[in-house]
Amino acid sequence: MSAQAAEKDLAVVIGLEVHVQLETATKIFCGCSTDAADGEEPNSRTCPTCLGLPGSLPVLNEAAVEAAVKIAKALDAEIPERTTFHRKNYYYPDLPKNFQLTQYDAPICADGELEISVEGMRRTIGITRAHLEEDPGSLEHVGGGIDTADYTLVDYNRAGTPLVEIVTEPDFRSPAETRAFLAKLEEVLEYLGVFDPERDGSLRVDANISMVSGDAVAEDGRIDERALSAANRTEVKNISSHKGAEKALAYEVTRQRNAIRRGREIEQETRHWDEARGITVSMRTKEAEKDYRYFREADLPPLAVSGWRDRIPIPELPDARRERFREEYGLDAESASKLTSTKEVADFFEDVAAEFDPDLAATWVADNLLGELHYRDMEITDVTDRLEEFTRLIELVDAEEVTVKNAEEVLLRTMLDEGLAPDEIVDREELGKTEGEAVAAAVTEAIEEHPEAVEDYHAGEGGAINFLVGQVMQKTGGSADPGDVNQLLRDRLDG
Ligand SMILES: Nc1ncnc2c1ncn2[C@@H]1O[C@H](COP(=O)(O)OP(=O)(O)OP(=O)(O)O)[C@@H](O)[C@H]1O
Ligand SMILES: [Mg+2]
Ligand SMILES: [Mg+2]
Repeated sequence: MSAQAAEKDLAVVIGLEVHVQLETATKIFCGCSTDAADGEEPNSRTCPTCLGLPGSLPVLNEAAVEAAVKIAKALDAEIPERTTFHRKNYYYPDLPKNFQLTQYDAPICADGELEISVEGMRRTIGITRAHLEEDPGSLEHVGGGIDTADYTLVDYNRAGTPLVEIVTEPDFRSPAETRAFLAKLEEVLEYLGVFDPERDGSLRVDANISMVSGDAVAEDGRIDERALSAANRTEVKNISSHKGAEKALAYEVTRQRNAIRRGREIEQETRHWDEARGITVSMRTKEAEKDYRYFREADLPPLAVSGWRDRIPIPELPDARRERFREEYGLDAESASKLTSTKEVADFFEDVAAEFDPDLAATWVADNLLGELHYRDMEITDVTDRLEEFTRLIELVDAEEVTVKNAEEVLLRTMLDEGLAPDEIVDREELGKTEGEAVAAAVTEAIEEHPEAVEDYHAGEGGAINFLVGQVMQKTGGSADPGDVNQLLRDRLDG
């Protein structure tokens, strides 16, 4: 096969290892706070256990195990009878003990899946396993990047933060698929309430990528096992966003294709994603598993965990909820998707929909409220405790006590900007619909002030009535109902 033909037939193979920081109050093996990442004094959130001092002993955090069980259930995975912990030995300054407490042959979660949709195509990504482990400390490279710094500082505040590492099968066929997967995974984790996406570094990805011959791809998209293990893969580290994953992998695809075109071997190695430069840089040859000298952590007994599955409930997940919203409330795909973007939005919508017609509730939550919140850089969680006020607003519109226009442009905006309740704003801004008399007076005025428009109207010019409606609306400060005004004008002009 010529080099060119080989290049043309290459298939991209990608598998991800996703590290998720679990949102627990304390660390996984000690009682230190996990607030560490948020600007605390370096090394202030530490104790003998997370510093790995001699004689200290780990105690497993129940909340971290519960979070992992929720993740296993959401990924439709198996939870074993017993789960155990191992030491993974390596020497690097982010690990004070020179080993990381992690799981090896009995992880808490195995054999799951997550469905994604890319450009309308549904794909199922296999989840090989997910295991609990401790986050290492963080390094600050001073005076340059990881490969050029003058010196490096270490902060162990992060050391011991609970992580779940989710390892996928090498099922991705393109960088775009990894982005869709990470977005979907993050959505699920947020619904489960085990993860805070706002936290710096709460989701970190290692992306493994190789090229195999197109012949190795079976009909169903699976790749021949032998081709997989024969292919040299690179593992790209330091990816911290969905977009970052897509970009780093797109770079790697090009780099590997070019190398193969020039007849060069792909090295099996670990590479570093340099976000600023938009390139990956070689760091070291990839460790083999035997390098880690895994052995059982004798200080942590095996945990009988299979019974936890029934004890720990999980909420309805985003896909199921979207589907139910369409059926139960008759929403279109777009509204259903907007209204399930986070669990909090979906809960808020359902509370509103319990009081009103679902269409009305959907318009007010999906279009008006979310739009105004977005414009102000606010979240639904900023208004969840104002549900009652928001329903009062819709009630005012529904009872035709204020016009839709005023409710949207004055009421809602003032509620958000000034934190006032709807009735207070109605009083202050005199938004109550203009009484019949005031509207009638404005109609008379408009007719008297614009004889030319009246003439045009009688001559059959369609635009004239709209002009007059506009005049009346202006005189009443927008508080009259345009449909009513239109009818009033016609009655007067025709009569
Ligand atoms: N040929 C391949 N091309 C691309 N990805 C692959 C290939 N073979 C395996 N992978 C992926 O590599 C990842 C292996 O992750 P795993 O954590 O099991 O091992 P590791 O990377 O060797 O260990 P470590 O946790 O120390 O990085 C999986 O996501 C898997 O899908
Ligand atoms: Mg791994
Ligand atoms: Mg790896």
